[in-house]
Amino acid sequence: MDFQAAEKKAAELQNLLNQYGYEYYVLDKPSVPDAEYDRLMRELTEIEEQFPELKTQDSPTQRVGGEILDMFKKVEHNIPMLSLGNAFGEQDLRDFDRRVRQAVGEKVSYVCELKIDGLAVSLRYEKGMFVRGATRGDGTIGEDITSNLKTIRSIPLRLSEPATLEVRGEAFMPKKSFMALNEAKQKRDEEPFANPRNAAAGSLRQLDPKIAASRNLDIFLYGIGDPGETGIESHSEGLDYLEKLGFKTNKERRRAANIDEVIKFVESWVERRPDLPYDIDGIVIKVDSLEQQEELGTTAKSPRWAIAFKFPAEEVVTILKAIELNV
Ligand SMILES: CC(C)(CNC(=O)c1ccc(Oc2ccccc2)cc1)c1ccc2c(N)nc(N)nc2n1
Repeated sequence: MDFQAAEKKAAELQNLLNQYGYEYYVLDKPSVPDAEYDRLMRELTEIEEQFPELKTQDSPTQRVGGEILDMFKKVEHNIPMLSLGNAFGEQDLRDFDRRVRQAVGEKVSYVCELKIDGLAVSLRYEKGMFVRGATRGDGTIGEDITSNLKTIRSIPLRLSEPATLEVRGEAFMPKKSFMALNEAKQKRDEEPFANPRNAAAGSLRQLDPKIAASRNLDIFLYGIGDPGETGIESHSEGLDYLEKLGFKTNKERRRAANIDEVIKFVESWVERRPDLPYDIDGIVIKVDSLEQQEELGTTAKSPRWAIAFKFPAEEVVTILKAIELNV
């Protein structure tokens, strides 16, 4: 095959594989069997071996990066990554709601989101291309873990439109992957991870991207660095915009017209929590209107328009289950 034909074929395969990857990892609705995906990936890999200049930054073959790093570079977040105040009971939620309504006066509606028990990360895209991923760090300075985040299949390497923005989300390890990883560790007489959050953090702190790639990590995005630039008016519209761009968001989110509906949603998740395929440590409640968020503003640490309801810690049964599996 001459270069012209190879260039055309490679572009076709990259688009096809990125589409199939999106359907499988983001929508969880694969449209082709794995064998077909693997065959196309092998075909693209061969062409890129023959013509290395065709290895584009967003080629699906570039997910599991090259060299082992000797350290992570420091990264300054353009927009700080703030933290959340906590609520531990119904009264805390009602106090939060009263403070909010006193400040913005009229009716307030909320968005409730699951609080995934993972690692907060920030993804930067320029003209639609994934250029950098970082840990939260102290909120202002994080660590550049781009090569490890590229191995998370649900992170798009190129967006559906050439947007330049920073998005925030939670990288995590699904419970099934956590159990399998600890079983494998036990078999190798290695120290198991205490919980999926530690396992996700430990995996993203690996200097060798091949190890991160083997850990079946996933991610849910929940925020846009500076929504102001997108003309979006509410947080829920912001999440819809993230989906339109090709990001994976958590579908268990719910709008609430008032704090009573928030409390009902929180109560429903206390018992539904064990049925989820990933750990959550609470529910995040956010004022939906961006105008009201602006009015409320943020302290140096956290927004006044959001709060995290924390569940009581689930006793650590995961290790015992893994040992049971072994027996
Ligand atoms: C709400 C926010 C704290 C993100 N927002 C920010 O980090 C943030 C950052 C600058 C902001 O405003 C500024 C802009 C420029 C300069 C200074 C502040 C506002 C919000 C947050 C934190 C953790 C979350 C979590 N674990 N799960 C879910 N589902 N949502 C979460 N949301």
